[in-house]
Amino acid sequence: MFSFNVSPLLSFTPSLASITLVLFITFLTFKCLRFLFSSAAATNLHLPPSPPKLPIIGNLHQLSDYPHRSLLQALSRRYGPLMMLHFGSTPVLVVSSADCARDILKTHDLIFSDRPRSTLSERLLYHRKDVSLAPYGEYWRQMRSICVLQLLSNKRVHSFQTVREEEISLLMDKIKQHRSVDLSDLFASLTNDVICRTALGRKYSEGMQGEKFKGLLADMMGLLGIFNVGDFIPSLGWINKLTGLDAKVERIAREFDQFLDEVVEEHRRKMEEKSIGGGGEDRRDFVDVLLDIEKDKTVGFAFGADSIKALVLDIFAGGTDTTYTVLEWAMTELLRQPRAVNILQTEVRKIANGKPNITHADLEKMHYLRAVLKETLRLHPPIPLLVPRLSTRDVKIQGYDIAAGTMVILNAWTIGRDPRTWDEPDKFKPERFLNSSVDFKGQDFELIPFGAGRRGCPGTSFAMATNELVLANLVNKFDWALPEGLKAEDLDMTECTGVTIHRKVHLLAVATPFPS
Ligand code: HEM
Repeated sequence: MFSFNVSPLLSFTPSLASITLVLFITFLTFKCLRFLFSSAAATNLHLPPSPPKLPIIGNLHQLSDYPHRSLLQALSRRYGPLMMLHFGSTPVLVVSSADCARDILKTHDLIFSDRPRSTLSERLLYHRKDVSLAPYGEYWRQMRSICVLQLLSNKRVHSFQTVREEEISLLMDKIKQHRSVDLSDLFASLTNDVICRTALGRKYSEGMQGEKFKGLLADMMGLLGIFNVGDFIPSLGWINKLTGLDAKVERIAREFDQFLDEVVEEHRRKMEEKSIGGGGEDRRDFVDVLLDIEKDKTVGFAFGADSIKALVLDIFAGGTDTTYTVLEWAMTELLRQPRAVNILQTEVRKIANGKPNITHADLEKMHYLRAVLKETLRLHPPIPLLVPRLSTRDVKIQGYDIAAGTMVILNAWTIGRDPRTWDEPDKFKPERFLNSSVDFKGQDFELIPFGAGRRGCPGTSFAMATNELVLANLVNKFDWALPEGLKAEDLDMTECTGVTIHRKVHLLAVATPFPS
């Protein structure tokens, strides 16, 4: 049996060795106490449930190509609506219920208004000189207010009504001509042309220049969607050099910069020719507005050429793919459900009453149309995991301790399909929104395709003005069917991978003009 003999300690006489021993014991005791107290503090923390993680990579091995669907939904079913993962050593809070989303985006919105860093995106977006990646602070506040008040205000959105109508009219002509159409392609070109005309003053879709611009934009969107392991495990940052990704990012950033320099120069020249502004307030494009702000010496922050170019890139990155994705999924769902198309067509055709063009005032009365778009955004939020946030302070959420520096992912896809909120959540049923006040404007946390709070999407009205008008015109002017031989139940519903989740396979359909 073990026994501890204290007698030598009692007959203790000081010597160098014994002093060293005492110091050593004191040091050990101090270390032990520190360990005990720190573990006590750690165990006192009430952390959200987490799946087991691996050394160095954390939970990264559990992320698949469709994290919103397979993994985060499956894991959050098991671990709950607030779940803590680790990407490398970065703590990542995954939010999968409307209640928890409200806590993050409303109750504690200020604490979660920062964005995590992303080296690839930062290189593409002028080192956080844009709005969407800018760290929370004075620069972001000023840039955001330019976005909200000057570029994307209701008044400005309304001022581009003619642009939308002209582009939609061209789309209708193309459909009439071909009948058998690739809707995915047509929607992508339309949203691109609308944004080009509103932001840059003209289209960049034709000829060599058009091809180059489309290619650049597609490359940039692809790069923004890449999950960069080096951001979470810095020791693996070298992989991007090896695979050529770093070089590609440099090239695309440089080429886009040259393109935007030319656009800005062209605008400066035109402004000088017209001697300041000209053309009337309502016809100014975004670059005109931004150049005026640059000239205004009273602007109280550093707003230069890079800020202008970064903001324009944000508008393209945030506004093109997202907008056309909604149209693509709306038509996909409608083609699978003739009953829903009939109701929509009856509403739209009754209100249009034989007029060739649907107006803004007509749209206000189209309740089923709005319900179809809400239902599409619920089932197919274009950016299912929204744009990540970052906590700036320690905070308690639903009784759990969340530390400063935690990345936050809100799974709008899972929230939109929560059976506690919705009846038959996986079914496309626009009717659910007919007698409901639930909207996507950031007040109802069960439907948050545009996020919410301080960093919620400032382009919601801009996007939906295009989407409503396109969809109303499509069903007013044509009857729709799937290509010969393709049954509704066989329509491929596979999603693509990346940030914006559109269809993997283009949507093909056959249009018959109405009245025929
Ligand atoms: C259906 C179309 C769109 C969807 C689904 C969408 C979705 C989103 C989401 C989820 C966010 C992050 C919100 C958050 O963190 O709470 C966001 C931010 C943003 N969106 Fe959109 N968006 C769309 C259209 C647009 C358009 C048309 C524009 C501009 C013309 C735009 C510009 C921006 C900008 C600048 C931000 C960053 C805001 C900030 O960080 O302060 N978006 N969008």
